[in-house]
Amino acid sequence: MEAARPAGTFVVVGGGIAGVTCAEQLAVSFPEEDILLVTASPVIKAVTNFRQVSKVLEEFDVEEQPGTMLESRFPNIKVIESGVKQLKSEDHCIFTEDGREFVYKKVCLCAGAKPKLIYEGNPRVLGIRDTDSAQEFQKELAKARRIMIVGNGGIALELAYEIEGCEVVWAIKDKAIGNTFFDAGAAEFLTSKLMSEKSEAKIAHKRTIYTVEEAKKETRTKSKADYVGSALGPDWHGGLALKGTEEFSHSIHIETRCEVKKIYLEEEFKIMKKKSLAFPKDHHKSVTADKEMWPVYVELTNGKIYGCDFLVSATGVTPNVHPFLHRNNFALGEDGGLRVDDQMRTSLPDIYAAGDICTACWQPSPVWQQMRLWTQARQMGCYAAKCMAAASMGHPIDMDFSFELFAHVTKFFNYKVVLLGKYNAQGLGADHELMLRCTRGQEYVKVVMQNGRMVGAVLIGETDLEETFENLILNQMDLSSYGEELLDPNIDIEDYFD
Ligand SMILES: Cc1cc2nc3c(=O)[nH]c(=O)nc-3n(C[C@H](O)[C@H](O)[C@H](O)COP(=O)(O)OP(=O)(O)OC[C@H]3O[C@@H](n4cnc5c(N)ncnc54)[C@H](O)[C@@H]3O)c2cc1C
Ligand SMILES: NC(=O)C1=CN([C@@H]2O[C@H](COP(=O)(O)OP(=O)(O)OC[C@H]3O[C@@H](n4cnc5c(N)ncnc54)[C@H](O)[C@@H]3O)[C@@H](O)[C@H]2O)C=CC1
Repeated sequence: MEAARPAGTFVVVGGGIAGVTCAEQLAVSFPEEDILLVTASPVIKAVTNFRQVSKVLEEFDVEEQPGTMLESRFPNIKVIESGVKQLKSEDHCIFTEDGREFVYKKVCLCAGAKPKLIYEGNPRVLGIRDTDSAQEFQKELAKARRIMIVGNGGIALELAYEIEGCEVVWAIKDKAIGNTFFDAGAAEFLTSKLMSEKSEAKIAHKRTIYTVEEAKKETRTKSKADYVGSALGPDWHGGLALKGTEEFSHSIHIETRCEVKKIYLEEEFKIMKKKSLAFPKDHHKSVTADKEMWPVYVELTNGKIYGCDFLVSATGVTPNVHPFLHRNNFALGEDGGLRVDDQMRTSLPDIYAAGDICTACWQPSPVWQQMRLWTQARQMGCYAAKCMAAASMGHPIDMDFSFELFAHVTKFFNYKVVLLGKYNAQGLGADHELMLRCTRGQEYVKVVMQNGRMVGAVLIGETDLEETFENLILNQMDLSSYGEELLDPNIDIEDYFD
């Protein structure tokens, strides 16, 4: 006899980009059914002004909105504002913090990720993930004269460029800045911008719009404070003045190839009688001992110690799987995310996952890789909903085209940055060639070639090359005969490949 189909609704957990996109797509696929979006945060993230820039590159704005706005756009979506505290996969149900139980026929887990902080719990170590943590950071920065940034990815890059009026010691494990996005060449291009004083007034580029009044946020109860809100995204700092106490615009010192060895609070440090270093204002002068006292001291593995007001740990994220693991034997990826297959299914029946919480475990296209990014959260959320719908109707669907080619457009140091395919030759071993074109202060173009074919590119500045390069990577045309002409600025490459 056929097992009875579980009753219940479609449930999506998490009000970030992945969850909201998933719920929206389900609402469109099943206009007659109720879709439940259960989220711990008092606001949801909505994608607005979506622009398909090219075949796979996309840009959009993000608005933080109350759940009621989503409900009014999609009358069959119901937003439940409460964290999920338990998932009973065998019974097809979830339990929320406010004591309710919801039975699902299919659920998509989109609970995002949490910052992976070094020295978590130390009051002088801050992380940035959601609006609350960004505001806390801003508040502390407004009182600070010197901070230390640890980490070398997206957040660190943005902070290093945006912070003013405060000395910044930036400690990185690598030899060059921005290792998750750039190679040493691109890093050198950007470092020159970082080190030159930011002379022109900063161009306003606020894209994240926060529409929820402060009052609403203050109504958050204490129990909810344990949950993280949705992750910030493009231009999250646009609405925040990232300024310390001093009047200078930019003052940064980079310590390369080192990690944090130990952190001491002021009292502890005084007893130890160790020496800390003054901020190296002039790189040619020898370093001197610091005469000031600081709330926290950071000892680096290169032996140097700097005092500062606080430390920002911008050291990556861990998928937020914890609330769902109790008695559920999920298969987890190496990075701790819920493993999902090419239909966005986890290892447990009727449970899907999308966005930062999941680890893509399908055989990827040779020029795609997972990165925990806004764009991928949207693409995965949308595709997961389509997979849930297809499975309900009894047939699988083909992998979405957006997973054919990794494509990310963002902004670093006020330059447009486009990353395509294996932009850092990830996983290619020695079997690849790089071609470069660079005009200092203007543009940096790098392409990664393998067997005469383009497999990746980094485009910094207004290069206008993204669409052509995207096509060349997708169609894998043999470009051996073009040689260096491929990057010749005097040749209009678009006409060339028309
Ligand atoms: C400072 C910062 C800047 C960034 N900048 C960019 C950028 O410029 N470009 C880019 O592409 N990406 C950027 N990212 C990354 C991007 O924001 C994330 O990859 C993306 O938002 C992840 O979306 P998500 O929906 O998977 O998770 P999240 O946005 O983290 O959403 C998770 C949701 O789940 C909810 N939740 C958590 N636990 C529970 C629970 N137990 N029960 C119910 N709900 C729960 C949360 O409240 C939240 O609503 C940035 C990230 C940060 C932190
Ligand atoms: N413009 C964009 O596209 C942006 C994207 N993001 C995304 O937001 C998320 C969070 O950002 P980040 O925290 O910057 O993560 P990240 O993954 O981009 O970078 C983490 C960095 O920390 C370093 N690191 C890890 N452990 C360390 C340790 N113990 N000591 C010193 N360094 C250590 C890593 O080498 C890496 O450089 C990421 O998914 C990132 O891609 C964030 C900001 C901007």
